[in-house]
Amino acid sequence: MGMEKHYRDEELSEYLYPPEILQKLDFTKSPATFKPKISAASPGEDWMVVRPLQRSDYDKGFLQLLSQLTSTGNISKKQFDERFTQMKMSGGYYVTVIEDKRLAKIIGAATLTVEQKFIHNCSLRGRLEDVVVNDTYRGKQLGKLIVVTVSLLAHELGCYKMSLDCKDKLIKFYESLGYKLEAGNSNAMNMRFEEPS
Ligand SMILES: CC(=O)SCCNC(=O)CCNC(=O)[C@H](O)C(C)(C)COP(=O)(O)OP(=O)(O)OC[C@H]1O[C@@H](n2cnc3c(N)ncnc32)[C@H](O)[C@@H]1OP(=O)(O)O
Repeated sequence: MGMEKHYRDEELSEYLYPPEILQKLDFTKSPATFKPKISAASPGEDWMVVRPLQRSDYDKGFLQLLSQLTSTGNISKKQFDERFTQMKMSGGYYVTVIEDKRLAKIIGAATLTVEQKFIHNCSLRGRLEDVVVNDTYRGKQLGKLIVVTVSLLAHELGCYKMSLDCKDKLIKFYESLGYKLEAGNSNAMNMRFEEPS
């Protein structure tokens, strides 16, 4: 309790990364089929927008949406702000969302993280993380839309490949978007240090 930081409007609308890059993604480059055709620049409804995460998304249900994916814990506005600032300063975090502007609510999200490598001539590798669509909006192509958006973004940023971990039942979903199980090289292994809170 106590000192709460007050943000000006331009700070609240601050993007995690420049939004212009999403407008030029070429959806014809994706193997995904959209019926009807939609893209990040034209998501099919005038009340819908695909854009980078904003500071104000704390108040637009972004964390409530993530809690449909996994446990988020009780994150305060201050914690959210600090993490947003750290992600922005460090670079390589492309948290991307779909907003229903009628309700000022975040209804879909996916994150691309870009890892810097020495191998492959100082290459970049993308990882797809934290994909989720609000349960009342599922089955309307929004999952495809947000995953294809960040996958094309990875390509646009120069990543040589993009990887993900998922449950068996989602393999078909991701295959339809261009991801492949590579024979002899598709084992996800984890070492757990503590229960995530
Ligand atoms: C890398 C990761 O983050 S993996 C974690 C993925 N996230 C989760 O599991 C969180 C809970 N689930 C969700 O949020 C959603 O179900 C998502 C994101 C997986 C899919 O979102 P939707 O908006 O429903 O997907 P969308 O409408 O684009 O469906 C695309 C296709 O995948 C299929 N599909 C979607 N979800 C599932 C599922 N859970 N199981 C099997 N098939 C599925 C759909 O039937 C559809 O097929 P079609 O094109 O032949 O009709």
